[in-house]
Amino acid sequence: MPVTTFEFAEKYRYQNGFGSYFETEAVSGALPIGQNSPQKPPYGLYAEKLSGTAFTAPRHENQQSWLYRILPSCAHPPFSPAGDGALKSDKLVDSAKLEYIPNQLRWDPFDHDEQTDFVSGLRLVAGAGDPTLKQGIGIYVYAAGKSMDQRSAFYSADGDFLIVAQDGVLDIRTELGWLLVRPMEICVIPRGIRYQVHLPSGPVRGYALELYQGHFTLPELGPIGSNCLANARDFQAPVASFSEDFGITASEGPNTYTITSKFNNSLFQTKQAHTPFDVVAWHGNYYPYKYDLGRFNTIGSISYDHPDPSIFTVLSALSDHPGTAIADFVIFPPRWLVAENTFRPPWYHRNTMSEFMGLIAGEYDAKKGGQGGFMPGGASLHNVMSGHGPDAKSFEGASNAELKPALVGKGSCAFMFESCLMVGVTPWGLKTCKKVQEGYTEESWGGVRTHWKKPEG
Ligand SMILES: O=C(O)Cc1cc(O)ccc1O
Ligand SMILES: [Fe+2]
Repeated sequence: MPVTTFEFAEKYRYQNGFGSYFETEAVSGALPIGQNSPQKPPYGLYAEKLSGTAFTAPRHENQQSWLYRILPSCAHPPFSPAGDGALKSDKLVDSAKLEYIPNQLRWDPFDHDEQTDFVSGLRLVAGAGDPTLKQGIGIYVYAAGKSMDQRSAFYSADGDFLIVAQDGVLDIRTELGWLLVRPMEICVIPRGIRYQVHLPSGPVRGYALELYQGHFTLPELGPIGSNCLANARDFQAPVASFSEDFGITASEGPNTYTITSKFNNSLFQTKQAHTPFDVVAWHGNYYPYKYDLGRFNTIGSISYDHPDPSIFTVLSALSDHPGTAIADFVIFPPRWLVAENTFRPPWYHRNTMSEFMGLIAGEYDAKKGGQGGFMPGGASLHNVMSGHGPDAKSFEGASNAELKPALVGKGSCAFMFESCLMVGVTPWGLKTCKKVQEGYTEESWGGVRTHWKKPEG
């Protein structure tokens, strides 16, 4: 059977809401009414449940979706370790190979790679914990020049992927439908969901955070009230969209579809005869979604002093300890600075949390940009208790600036993956990528001048 995708009818339509319970059908009548698992679901579809939390997780945490598909996803030959064409050794590594170092690190922009697709172009830069224990995070950069094969799909059994598009457009086909993700947009693909990444506008580069435990939530707003920061209605989930390519049985026909599984930071593959993108309808609250960072409603000081960057949290992955996140995704979008009689940029600080930063576009107000500085597509890591803050030039500029209202970061956006975990760097991140800036600390803070004036007498 030919592959027929409901391309234009269903591609760029979304359902809006964060943590919502959605239902969508690409063919009218495909969703069973009043029950999840009828003896015979409509149109001969199979009912398949996808659980994102334990069955018994409390209601407010419980995440699951019911998929109604042409063939169940279990119908495939066994997986075997993926060959050299896919990610190997130095690209994905187990936690034993991570190096934990207190030095502040900064990377030049990571290279584009025209030869890879999204999966073979993923590089683990840093991480913490262990996917087998469902504890920790992985921090990636990706670079790709090719769309994934039309007959391939990838999923991670290790965790949810938060993808930050920095350069180029990702057109992502997921089992649950399509998501178009452009620079200044992000998406989250939850654990287990199969997807395929197309590059409609050429090469891409960006960042990703994999969350081995739990799921992302919206931060509490406390006294801010019931709106602001990222508003729930601005998160967008796909509508159902499917292809038809199958035999009379699941194994009839040539095994032309490759499924790649990321499982304990190793890749496994199988080939099956039927398309994995055959979900005709789904309902539930476990789904991929996208968010346009331009919709973030930024809050800041309108009197004095620089608030903590938690006011810029888009999404948070909570630990069991209230207020202490396994990972916060924080952005520094364009905003007005109006605080008076104060030092406006970030203060010098040491943090019990680790701070991995990337730059989507423009310049970050606390660091020089340009060659050798903090540049779009580059990154920095200020680990647990590693001191950092504005570089010497930014400090001198800000402490002598006229304090009139100023728009900072026009056309720019930095972001931070902030984690309560100590983050280790992979051999690829430290050496193979060849992007670590040797002179980072000396250049930034070696020239910080002494202004101390001892009072006389
Ligand atoms: O270190 C950084 O540049 C990130 C950061 C920004 C800020 O405004 C306050 C604290 C902080 O860690
Ligand atoms: Fe910081």
